[in-house]
Order: sequence, then C-alpha cells, then structure tokens
Amino acid sequence: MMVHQHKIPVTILTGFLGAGKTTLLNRLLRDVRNRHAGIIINEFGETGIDSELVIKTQEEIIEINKGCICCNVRGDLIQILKDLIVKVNKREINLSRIIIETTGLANSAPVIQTFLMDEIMSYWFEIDSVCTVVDAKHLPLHLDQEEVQEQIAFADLIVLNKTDLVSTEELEAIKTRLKQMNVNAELISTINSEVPMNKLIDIKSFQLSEKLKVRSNLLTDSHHHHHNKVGSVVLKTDKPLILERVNKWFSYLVQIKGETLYRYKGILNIKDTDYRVVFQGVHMLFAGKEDRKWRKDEGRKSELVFIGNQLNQEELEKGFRYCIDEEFDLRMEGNFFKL
Ligand SMILES: Nc1nc2c(ncn2[C@@H]2O[C@H](COP(=O)(O)OP(=O)(O)OP(=O)(O)O)[C@@H](O)[C@H]2O)c(=O)[nH]1
Repeated sequence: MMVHQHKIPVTILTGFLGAGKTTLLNRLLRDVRNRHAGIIINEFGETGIDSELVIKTQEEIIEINKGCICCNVRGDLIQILKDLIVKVNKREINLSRIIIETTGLANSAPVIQTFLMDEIMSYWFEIDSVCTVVDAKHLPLHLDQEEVQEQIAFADLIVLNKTDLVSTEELEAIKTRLKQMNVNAELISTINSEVPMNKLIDIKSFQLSEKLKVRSNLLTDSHHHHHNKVGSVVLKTDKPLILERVNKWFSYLVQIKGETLYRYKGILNIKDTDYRVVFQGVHMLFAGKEDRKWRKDEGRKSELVFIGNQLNQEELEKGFRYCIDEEFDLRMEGNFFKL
C-alpha cells in the first residue's frame, strides 16, 4: 500500500455564466506549476464546447456534461476523483492538484460538501481555495439569483474580472457590494482573469469555519437545487453555415434577445473557409474569431449552445436553419427576424 503523505489540493473555480472561468483556467494551465493537474470541467447544456476552448496541454481533462455538478452529477464527480486516485496508486499518472471548473449555474456548497462529507474524498483531497470569478459588467443583472449570491458568499478569493468594461465609479460600487456579501474573501480586480499565480494556487485559503458561518448546516444539508429559470438550447449540424446569414442572425439575437441570453458560445463550420470559427457572448457583448484550421482527421461540424431565461427553442432552431439552408427564407416565417 502506498504511503499517503500529502493531500492533493483542490481549487474550485466558480462564478456566473461568462464571468471568465475558462479564461482563468487557461492561465492556470499555461503555468508550469500546474503540470499534472487533473482538470474537471462541468458544463450546463450537454455540450463539450468548453473543453474545446481550453488550451491543449498534457493535463488530464475530464468533462462532465450531462448535468450540473452541484445536482445530479455529484456522484459522477466522486467517481471521477476515485478513478484518478486508483491511477495514482498504480503509478499510471501523477496528480499534482485538481482544478474543478463548475458550470456558471452551480451552487458552491454541494461541490464543497463533496470533499468534506465523503471519507475517501477527505482522506485524499483538501480544498486549497474556492475562487469565484465575477463579471464586473454583468453582475448587477444577476445579483438576485441564488446561485450568484451563494457563489460569492462561499468564495475565499473573488476575482473581480472584466474591469475594463466598467467605469471607476461602477467598479467601486461593485467592490462595496461584494464586501457586503463576503467580508472575508480576498478581492482581486482583473482584466482577462489575470491573477498572479501565487495569489491563486497553493494559497490554502479555504477555511471550513468560515464556510460554516455562511451555512451552519453545510456538513449535513442535502441539496435541492433546480435551475428553474434558466434553460439551454443546443444546436448541431454537419452542414456548413453561410457566414453572411450567421452574421445577420447574430445581430438580431444580440440586439433583440440580448437581455435573455445569459451566455452563448459555439464552434462553427463556415462554408468556404478552412478555419474553425469560435464565437461567444454574454448578453449583448459578443465576439467571433477564426480559431485554428480544421484538422483532416476531424469531422467539420458546428455546435452552438445558448443559455438563458425562457429561451424560445423553435425560434432558435429556425434561425439556425436559416444559416444552413439557402432555400429557407425567414420572411416567410411571420414577423421574426426583421432587421
Ligand atoms: N472585455 C473583457 N472580456 C473578457 C474578460 N475576461 C473574459 N472575457 C471574455 O468573456 C467571455 C467569457 O469568458 P470565459 O472565460 O469563457 O467565461 P466562463 O466563465 O468560462 O463562461 P462559462 O463557462 O460559459 O460560464 C469570453 O468571450 C472572454 O474572452 C475581460 O476581463 N474583459
């Protein structure tokens, strides 16, 4: 039997949809100290787009896509971690740390509980920090959401990101609000989640006693969390998309539906180009860019996910069809999509 000397540190990376978690994860992965990290990514909306947006390294990246990490897939999380430990014991892998990127809709408590309430988990792992990324521009739109409040309350490090998108006054107001919500967490303001690594890794900032002040029944409470208000629509096709139509559809979506679209992202197969196009947005802020060339050994396909409040699936499907099918004329489809 292997002698177990050090617990494996776990960084829980949380924060609302589009706040900058993947950007932060990519920074972590570029840093040599994080070689041999086990990365667990949980996405809302049954797609693997996030793992496509994570830089490719030697690290073990495991996706959980069929549900939310704080609800129905906690069992999967524990199983994944146990499997990793078996591989470590057999000396098949090295595991320097675990980094978990939760969905933007995850409550923090159940993820924290995973490491405290299961005997094997608490024997092998210790939470290094709970880091919550906050979108300085869009936070005010979501402050009434339970998930957002919990993510902030349970943080021991708050990365106040996207500070380039707000004025100094707005930034000060948000900082004050965050301090009211969590007086103990360290607060770091960033652009593009640029946190110095020594503020992020091996900081041992997680303190159970602090978390118990937020929720005294943290170690006994079971979780009943349903993302009632927020839903997702995933669209996929092998057929190429017509760029001009994609642009039109997106201008419509962003301008007219931006408020209800919390997060959307996708990898697109555009007709007559050799490059994958990656696009993503948060409410009305949206960006698309050419990514890498399609590889010969991969099928060219498009996959899009929309996450939002009361999404109209039929309308989204029609818009998508408009981008694929030249014969499909949306003017025939009533009022929708007039720009
Ligand atoms: N202007 C601005 N954009 C940012 C900043 N940080 C991240 N972004 C952009 O915001 C978008 C969302 O960033 P991600 O890192 O994917 O956010 P996320 O929290 O992982 O998103 P989900 O996993 O979908 O919840 C991307 O288009 C980023 O390029 C920032 O500081 N300023």
